[in-house]
Amino acid sequence: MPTATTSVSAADLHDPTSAAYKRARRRHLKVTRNRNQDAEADWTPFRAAEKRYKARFPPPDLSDVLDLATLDVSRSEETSRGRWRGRADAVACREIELNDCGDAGPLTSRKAYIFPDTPGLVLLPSFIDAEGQRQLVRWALCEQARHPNETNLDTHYVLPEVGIWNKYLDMLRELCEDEYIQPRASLHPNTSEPPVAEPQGSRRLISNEPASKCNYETLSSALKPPAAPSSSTQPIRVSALVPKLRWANIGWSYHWGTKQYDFCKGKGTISQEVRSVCKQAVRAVRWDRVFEDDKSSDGDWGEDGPDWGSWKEVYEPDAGIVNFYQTKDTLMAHVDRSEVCATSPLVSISLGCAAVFLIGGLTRDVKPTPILLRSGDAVIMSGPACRRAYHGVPRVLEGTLPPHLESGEDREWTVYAEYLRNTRININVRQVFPRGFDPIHSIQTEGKT
Ligand SMILES: O=C(O)CCC(=O)C(=O)O
Ligand SMILES: [Fe+2]
Repeated sequence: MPTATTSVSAADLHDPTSAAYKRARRRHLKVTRNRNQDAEADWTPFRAAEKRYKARFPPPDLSDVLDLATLDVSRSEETSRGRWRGRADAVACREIELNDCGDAGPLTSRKAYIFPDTPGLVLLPSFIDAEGQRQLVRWALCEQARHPNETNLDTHYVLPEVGIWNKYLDMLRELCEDEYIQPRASLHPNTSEPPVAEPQGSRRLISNEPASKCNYETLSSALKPPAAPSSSTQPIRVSALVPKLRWANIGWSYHWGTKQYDFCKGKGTISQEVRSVCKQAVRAVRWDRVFEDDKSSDGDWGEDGPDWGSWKEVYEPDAGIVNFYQTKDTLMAHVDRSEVCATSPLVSISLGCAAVFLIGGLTRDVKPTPILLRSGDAVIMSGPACRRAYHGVPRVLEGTLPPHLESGEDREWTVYAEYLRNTRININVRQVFPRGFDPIHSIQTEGKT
């Protein structure tokens, strides 16, 4: 779930003679005058990397960031625009062939890359072709960021059932006005106290207990109160609310307050299109090659030992998050540990603007690998060394929207292109339970015995 930071000028900070550069330098010197050097010395390697790529001034040098798109001549227009470019040799990684799955689909690249420092991490550059990217963007905004799926906006606003994006499209088609969306707190005008007090100050970081087959029943029966709407939220026009969209839940419902799934809400669906893209990615990977040098012990894989041999058949995505990042947003280092399947693939698809993605190890003390993710790239996190590794997105890179998303065949794409100019979308899909496992039935049955 990306969090927003304050807005800074988007002007070009790479040119030391520009007014924007000089202004940013002055601001930087003022802000850092009293910086506590001792505190910086205490940063973990992950925190230090986050700070480095987040820095607005001086803009970070990306020459140590892996950027495999620079190897692909068909992407040269994309990689040569703007100032942000990494290097194809920045990080130790190895190319492996993909399986020939024989299914026509979005598979445009025949390459995958694996990382000796992070066994189980697989990068599939350009996995989704241009049309597939456009379809996924439409899918994310029109079909996912709407009722019954929960979005970050639902806590504070009374949203139209069609979702904020479809309402925005209606407004552009002049089917309705640029209406005011009312704050949710206005539904309870006589209640001075919100139902559940919101934490004061900055958002609390909740360290959740890793889910497993043994504790999921306790975790799922723990109270999951709805977040309280802010009483200071003001009415806002539809057009102004669109850029405030940050996430939408898909599949099993995720409760952000406890960072656990709320199984009692029942199983939401994940659309067939996205399931098939993710399954295709998992089926395309030669898992025997990915884990051939894996040094982890069988026990690290859980009680049944390594199960990658069956992923081609049994991998079944059942939960996920669609993240919407504006170019000033970041996603802090975290581990996705709410899923009972602790080693099954997590498939993550990047769309729109590019970003720096960091992936480290099981603690923040492991220096993370920086990877530049561009539109159409897919990442798979799997296995005991990677699936629960710390990772985050310290930087979304402005001016990196690829040409094929700037314009489309149809005029209707223009509104998407305009939105994407400052946006990155990430579709992050997980498998919570082993295939065939029905948690609701299982909880009820166990409760009776
Ligand atoms: O945006 C990304 O690439 C990663 C998102 C992520 O880690 C998450 O949603 O848990
Ligand atoms: Fe994550």
